[in-house]
Amino acid sequence: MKLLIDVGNTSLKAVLWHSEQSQSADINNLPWLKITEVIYACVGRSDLLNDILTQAASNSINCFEAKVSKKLGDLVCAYEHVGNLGIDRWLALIAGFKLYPNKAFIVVDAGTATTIDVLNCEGLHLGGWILPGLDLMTSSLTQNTQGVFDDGKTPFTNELGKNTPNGLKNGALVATIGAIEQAKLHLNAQKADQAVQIIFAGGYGSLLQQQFEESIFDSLLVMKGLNYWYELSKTA
Ligand SMILES: Nc1ncnc2c1ncn2[C@@H]1O[C@H](COP(=O)(O)OP(=O)(O)O)[C@@H](O)[C@H]1O
Ligand SMILES: CC(C)(COP(=O)(O)O)[C@@H](O)C(=O)NCCC(=O)O
Ligand SMILES: [K+]
Repeated sequence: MKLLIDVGNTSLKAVLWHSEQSQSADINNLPWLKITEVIYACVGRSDLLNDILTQAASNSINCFEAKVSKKLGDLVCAYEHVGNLGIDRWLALIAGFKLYPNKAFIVVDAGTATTIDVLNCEGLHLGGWILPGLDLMTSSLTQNTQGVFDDGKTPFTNELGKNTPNGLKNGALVATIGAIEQAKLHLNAQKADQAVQIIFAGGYGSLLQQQFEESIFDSLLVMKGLNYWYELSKTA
């Protein structure tokens, strides 16, 4: 089985992958005798990742770090400087392309940051946006103003706010919803008759998914991307 690792700015996620199935991995007790390779993606420095890679090396297990390339199969990256695109964004696009071949879609990965990426039905990444994640949006306001406060219990909803925590939380949510609506315009301009598939991932992906009918949430999207990236890179 493979050990797949996704290191974000908030947390490290790890799963064991075997015969197209994933199983959660206890990073404090990894079954090294059963692991054949480690495939990982990392958007920041991580001591925990370094520790796992050291354990892999002492067990003579090969480790592969996923990287963004200009092309992968029919998928084409929008960035001129491809190394600047977050690898988590590229992996989410790879997974979406495999899940919905020949279909236009938008990927929203809502974690520390919220990233929105647009892919057309030919596999061309049209580009995307980086927004502060929902927690970063609210904390930047509570930390940089006198009067804006959170009460730690107000949920994110799309209602108009009638008190401060409501205004704060809902403002962050609707700003994010508005950005996704803007992304849809970039695909509708290309193909007016086709509904756009939206795929959500990340810690706040499930919450955001509930705001968009017929969209999907896939908690394993980046992991699936890691797996496909590895399969495709081997044959490239
Ligand atoms: N059920 C949840 N599980 C994990 N994170 C959640 C959940 N609900 C909200 N979050 C928020 O999602 C963010 C973490 O998401 P994640 O995708 O793991 O981030 P990253 O990839 O940046 O490490 C944090 O801001 C956390 O507060
Ligand atoms: C935007 C991100 C910080 C998102 O990371 P995350 O929220 O998953 O921790 C990451 O994709 C990144 O570091 N990107 C580099 C800049 C870019 O994609 O253009
Ligand atoms: K993200």
